[in-house]
Amino acid sequence: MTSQRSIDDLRAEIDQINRELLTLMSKRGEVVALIGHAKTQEGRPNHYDPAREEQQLRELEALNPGPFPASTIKTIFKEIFKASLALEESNDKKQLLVSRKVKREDTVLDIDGVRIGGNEPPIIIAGPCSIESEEQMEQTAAFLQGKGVKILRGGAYKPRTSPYGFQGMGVDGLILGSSVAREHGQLFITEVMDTRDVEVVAEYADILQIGARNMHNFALLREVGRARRPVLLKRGLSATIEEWLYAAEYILSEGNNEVILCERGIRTYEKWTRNTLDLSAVALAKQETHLPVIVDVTHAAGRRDLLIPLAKAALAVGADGIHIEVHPSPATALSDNEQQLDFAGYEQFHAALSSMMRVATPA
Ligand SMILES: O=C(O)C(=O)C[C@]1(C(=O)O)C=C[C@@H](O)C=C1
Repeated sequence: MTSQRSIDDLRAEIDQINRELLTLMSKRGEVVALIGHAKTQEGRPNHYDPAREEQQLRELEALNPGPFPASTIKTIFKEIFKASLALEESNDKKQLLVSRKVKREDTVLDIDGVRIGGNEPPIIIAGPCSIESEEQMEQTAAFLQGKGVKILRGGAYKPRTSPYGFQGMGVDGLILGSSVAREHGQLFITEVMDTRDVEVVAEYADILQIGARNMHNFALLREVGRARRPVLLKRGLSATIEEWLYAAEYILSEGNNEVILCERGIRTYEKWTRNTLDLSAVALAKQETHLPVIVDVTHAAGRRDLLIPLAKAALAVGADGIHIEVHPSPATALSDNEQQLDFAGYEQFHAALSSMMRVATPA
C-alpha cells in the first residue's frame, strides 16, 4: 500500500516553503535597496540595468532543475526585477530634497519681509503679462499697492509662440520693473528664459520665474539653482506632477532651497478652457513636498470669467497664493490681451477673494 500524503499535509509544506520564499524575497529586497543606494551615491540616476538582468536570466535558465519551464522562470524573475527596480526608485524618491520625507515642516520663504508658505496668509502676485512702458508699470503698481499686493510681476523676456510676436523689453524692462516695484514697496518677479540672462535678471528681480515652457530646461534649472534668488517654478504644459517635482529638485540640488511651485493648468482635450487647472496637483504637491505652492489662475483656464471661482478653489485646496495678470488696458496689451484683468476686474476679484486671502487693503 502506497502511503500518499494528504492535501493538508502538502499544503502545510507549501506554507513553510512560502515562508522561506518570503524570507528570501525580503533578504533580496534589502540587498537590492543597498545596490540602489550605492547607485544614487555614485550619481547614477538610472537604476535600470538590462544587461545585469539578462545575465541573471541566463544563469537561472542554465541552473533551472524544473519542473517549471525556462519561460516560466524567466517570467517570474522578470517580475522580481521589476519590483526590485520599483523599490530602488521609491527609496530614491524618499531622499529627494523637495520631499516631506526629507523635510517634514513647511518651507516658509521670507523675502524682504514678505512671507510665503506654511501658515502664512496666501499671497498675491499680480501685474501685467509684459512690461511695456513706464506709465503702464507705474499705474499698475500704484493700483495694486492700494489693494495690498506685495509682489509685482511683469515680463521683460517673453516666451511667445511666434518668433515675430513682441519679445519683451529685455534689460530696459528689468530696470523699469524693479524700480517701479521698489517705489511702491513691492517685490519684483520676472521670468528668466536663458541661462545667459540669469545673472542680469537676478540683479534686478527679487524672485526669478521659470515659465511652463522652460520647466524641462535642465541647464536653466541648474543655473537658477546657483543664483541666490528665490525661484517660482511653473509646471510644464504637459508635465506630470513627478516631472514637475523633479524639476524643482534640480534647483534644490544646486543649493537653492527657496522654490515656489506654481500650477498653471495643463493641456488636455478640453476646448472650452485654454488649459485645465489641475487642483489635485496642488493638493498633492502640498502633501508630497514642503515647498509653497501657488496657482496661476490667468493661464489656468485662459478665461476671465473663471478667475474668481478657480482662485477660490485653489485656496480651498491649500494653495499658498494666487498669480494673476492685471493690465491698465488689456485690450491694447502687447501680449495675452484675452486674459488679463483691467483694474475694475481686479477690484471685483479682490472683493470676491479678500475674505479667503486675509489681505488687508491699506487705509
Ligand atoms: O544589480 C542591479 O544593478 C540592481 O539594481 C538589482 C536588479 C535586480 O533585481 O537584480 C534590479 C534592477 C536592475 O535593472 C538590475 C538588477
